Amino acid sequence: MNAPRLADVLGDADVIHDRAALEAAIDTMADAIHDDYADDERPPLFVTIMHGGMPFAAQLAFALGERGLDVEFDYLHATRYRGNISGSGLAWLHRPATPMTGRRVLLVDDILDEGHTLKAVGRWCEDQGAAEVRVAVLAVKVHDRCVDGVCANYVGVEVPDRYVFGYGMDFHEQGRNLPAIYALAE
Ligand SMILES: O=P(O)(O)OC[C@H]1O[C@H](OP(=O)(O)OP(=O)(O)O)[C@H](O)[C@@H]1O
Ligand code: HPA
Repeated sequence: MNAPRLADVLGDADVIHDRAALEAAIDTMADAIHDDYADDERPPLFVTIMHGGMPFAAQLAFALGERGLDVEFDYLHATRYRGNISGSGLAWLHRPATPMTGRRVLLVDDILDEGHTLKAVGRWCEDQGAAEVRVAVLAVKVHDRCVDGVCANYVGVEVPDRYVFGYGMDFHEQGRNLPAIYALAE
């Protein structure tokens, strides 16, 4: 079966946060992250969660660099939506190669929705010996279905309890490079 087409839903979708709002939110996050890590001897291990986290992570990394905070890059790919608009079991497609023992790890992702992804990934980092795991997400979805105890240390914006896409997030693997966050029409 062919996947639904972005072009067929984009016209009826709502812009929830435009590019300027997201850039401002990322700058605010960068201020807070800079302040929390600036005195460390070693840069944090900045782990981008692919694919959705990529555009946000790139922009956040530049904002941190601009503020004088160096970060060490790695990435992982864990997916539980796999191009669909509802989640299932988490599949690991790539794990970070950098040793985490004793490191402060900053996980960077596009969205905290039900929290299953960040719970599993955070636990894995702790099992690898990370001294601390913090989470930066561009968006948090507002509902009461989030896994207990999962939260982000740094949050850009809130989004409503609707399927959202753009700014890294996909609609059936389309639309990740839209420079705004949209919500599907209900
Ligand atoms: O809080 P949760 O309900 O677990 O959902 C959040 C996760 O879902 C999305 O990833 P997805 O599985 O779509 O993979 P992708 O980034 O490759 O699209 C998103 O990038 C988060 O990692
Ligand atoms: O609403 C969403 N949109 C895109 N990806 C997601 N992953 C979890 N929730 C979402």
